[in-house]
Amino acid sequence: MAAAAATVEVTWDVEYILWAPDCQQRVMIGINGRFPGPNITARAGDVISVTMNNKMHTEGVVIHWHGIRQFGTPWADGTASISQCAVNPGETFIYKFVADKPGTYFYHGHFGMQRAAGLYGSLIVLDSPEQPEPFRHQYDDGGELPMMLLSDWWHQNVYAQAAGLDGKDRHFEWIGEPQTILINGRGQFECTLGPTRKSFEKLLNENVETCVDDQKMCSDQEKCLRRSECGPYCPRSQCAPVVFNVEQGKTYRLRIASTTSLSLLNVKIQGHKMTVVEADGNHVEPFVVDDIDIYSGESYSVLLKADQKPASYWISVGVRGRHPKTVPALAILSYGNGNAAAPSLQLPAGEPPVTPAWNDTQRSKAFTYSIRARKDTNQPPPAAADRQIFLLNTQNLMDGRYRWSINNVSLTLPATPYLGAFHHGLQDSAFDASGEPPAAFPEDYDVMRPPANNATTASDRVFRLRHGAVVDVVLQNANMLREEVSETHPWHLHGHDFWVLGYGDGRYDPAAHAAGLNAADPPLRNTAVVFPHGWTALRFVANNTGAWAFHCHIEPHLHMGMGVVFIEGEDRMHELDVPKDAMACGLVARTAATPLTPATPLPPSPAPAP
Ligand SMILES: O=C1O[C@H]([C@@H](O)CO)C(O)=C1O
Repeated sequence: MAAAAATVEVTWDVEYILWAPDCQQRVMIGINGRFPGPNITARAGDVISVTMNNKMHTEGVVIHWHGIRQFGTPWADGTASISQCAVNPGETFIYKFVADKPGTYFYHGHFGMQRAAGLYGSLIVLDSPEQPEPFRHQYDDGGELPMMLLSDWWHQNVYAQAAGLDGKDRHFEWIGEPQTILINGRGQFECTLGPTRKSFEKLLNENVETCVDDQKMCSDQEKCLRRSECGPYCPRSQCAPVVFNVEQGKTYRLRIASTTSLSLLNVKIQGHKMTVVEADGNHVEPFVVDDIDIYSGESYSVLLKADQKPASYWISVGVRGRHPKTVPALAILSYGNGNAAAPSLQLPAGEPPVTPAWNDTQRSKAFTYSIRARKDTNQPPPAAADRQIFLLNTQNLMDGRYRWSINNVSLTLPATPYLGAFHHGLQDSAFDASGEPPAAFPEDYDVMRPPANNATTASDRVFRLRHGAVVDVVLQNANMLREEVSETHPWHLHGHDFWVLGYGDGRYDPAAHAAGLNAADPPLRNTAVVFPHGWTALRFVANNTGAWAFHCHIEPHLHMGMGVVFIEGEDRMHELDVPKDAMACGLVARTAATPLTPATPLPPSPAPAP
């Protein structure tokens, strides 16, 4: 019998906190006094209601529920200037939405660079009788390990980072590589490897009882401070290594998600293989790997069989895709001796496994290309698209500032959120509605060379999609300003999953590549990577009325304009029940506005697709 949907209700205070995620104390954005924010667990179909109090004194805030599609509640997507107004200091906003699909998700700030300041946490949606997960019988009862949420951390605060990125000419400062990779918000800055192996062991054993479970925080901060070794401040509970406890012979489900600002990561568990079964809340045809690549914005579930001899094993999380200057993060997989009853945890024997070379792009491609929709639950895409949009990704200069551009247009966001503008019929004055951004780039653009014309423009124009339209997007990567460099970019779409129809090297050529795209079993995802100097082809159905961001999930790149906005079903916007609080800024606040009645009727919608 179907279980009745429940409401998962929480109240959060978002505030500045002093925290030592890698044993060095800094200011972060925390929730209810801690970092990372509290885990949310709901069942598919449940309503999640988060009462968010902005207790920060000097900045607004919004929270995005990454991977939740927000059908009917686009105002709860948590994107400042797109789906809502930033919530002012001292104010409260209630996010209320349906956990629409089982899977592995997370939440994070989506205003300025607040994600990089630590505003994130995990969101797990369990399966339900209506939406069962086909791989559920493949792991043991009680075999859900705590989720592994990966992130990266800089000692420079985000305000300095943002100011550096915005700097003109010589004042531009790139954020550089992170100081520490964090696992569930914990890392050990320069404290983990080689001669400091001892300090890792110490951190592990002195904290294992109070701090292994990330729900239980060490309350004895003073004690921690006195015993500091790794830096000026060392509340050890906050940077204790993470331990995953298993029992020999059992099979587990490990959820892994990445909310990094920048880093592309690889997870490898000493002596164990993993079977990939879920990606971004969608079923994947199971495949076995020694290690797993994960880009910012992505999530996976893997099955892990504890089939080795009882001992401790290293988990390494290393940087891929960019020349690493950050030591790999380490955690421990422990067979039964990591519980409170055991006196201490042994460090695993031998050295941590080495993750694949950062520049072995062929290996990354092989991993990504092998992800296919699960055969027995596959929902293939509609056969043809109504619209094609080509998005060329380039690094440019604009008035002496570094920017990222899409078809030579760098995204800037308006003061009035797009959703509010359309809901109230103010779109013609709230942003540049005189046209759409370009949907293609010149025939002769050479993606292997730095841009011939590196001057770009900024714009807040949007793509306006008819409700139900089938949309193809080809992400085209290109060379950066520097010769012979092109970086990997993970693109995330709000409000949807898309089918990943294919990838390729060089420039996408419809005549040569369209026929070879995968229409049979492309994976559904909400984030897809575009490899250096390559392309990625996606398809989605614009069946979700709202205003949706589509952007590079690398935080500084979005800050530098690397994204576009899709407006869907503008003729239906007036039907939405948008809370007043969501739009109390910009033109909506200043105009005695009435909800939109469609001025120019749009053509009828085609039959809905999945
Ligand atoms: O946007 C970026 O800027 C730097 C570099 O190109 C300029 O320092 C980098 O690696 C980026 O991804």
